[in-house]
Amino acid sequence: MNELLELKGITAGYEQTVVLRDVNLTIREHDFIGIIGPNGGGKTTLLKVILGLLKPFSGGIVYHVTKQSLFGYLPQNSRFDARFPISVKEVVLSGLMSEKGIFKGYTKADREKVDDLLETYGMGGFGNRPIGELSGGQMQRVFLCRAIISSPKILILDEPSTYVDANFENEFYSVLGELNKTMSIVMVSHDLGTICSYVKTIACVNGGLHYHESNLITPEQLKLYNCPIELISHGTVPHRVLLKHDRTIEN
Ligand SMILES: Nc1ncnc2c1ncn2[C@@H]1O[C@H](COP(=O)(O)OP(=O)(O)OP(=O)(O)O)[C@@H](O)[C@H]1O
Repeated sequence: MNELLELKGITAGYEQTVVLRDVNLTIREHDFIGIIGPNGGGKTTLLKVILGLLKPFSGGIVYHVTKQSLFGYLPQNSRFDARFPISVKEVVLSGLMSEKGIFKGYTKADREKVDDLLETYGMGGFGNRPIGELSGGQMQRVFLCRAIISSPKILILDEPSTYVDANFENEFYSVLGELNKTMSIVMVSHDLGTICSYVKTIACVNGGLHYHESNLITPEQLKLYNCPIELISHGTVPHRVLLKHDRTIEN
């Protein structure tokens, strides 16, 4: 598969604190990479480096494709205050902003694309509603529309299980399966059940990064990376999650 970008020997963190050390990762077309690891292990930091929001202390990113429309991003906590005066349609359109710049207007085709996306994701009747009036699950559908409207080559999701409501969960992951036919997906999750069911490969981030070419990862392997897990139950389905534990890097 064609390579889209490569992280090479990345060491990154904040001020004097090293969070990631000597991380290598290649993202290819059609990848679906699950990022797992303990709290504070550096998953979000890794996403920031991939997105170009955090400059590494050392190492570099090699882009094998143009950076235009490279990323769609669904952050962990994208909620709006109910008083925020912006409509659902405007939120989705804003996903085209980096492509167009602030000063170029949106075209009729852009607006039609918004309508199509909202329709596809069950939000057809909500286009003119203020975003703040939606439920958490509805908001996330809208943010997903915003993340994919530019047809990015890589869709990045930070902990979707924290905001996808139960009604939307199965549908959400089948939507991701469909999207994965045309874009690569990088998804952070604490939920190993979700990871093993939907992703193709796994990167365990705990200061360093261990990459697995499959979605099967044994508890023994996780322990080797200092990532202990526990079996918990949400509703009636028991599943494994990562325990809180110390990071492996000493600063
Ligand atoms: N802006 C920041 N300034 C300083 N330190 C930060 C900043 N953001 C994160 N950190 C620290 O960097 C470390 C890694 O944080 P990061 O958010 O990448 O971890 P994570 O694996 O995503 O954690 P979680 O699973 O809890 O979301 C943590 O110790 C955190 O406190």
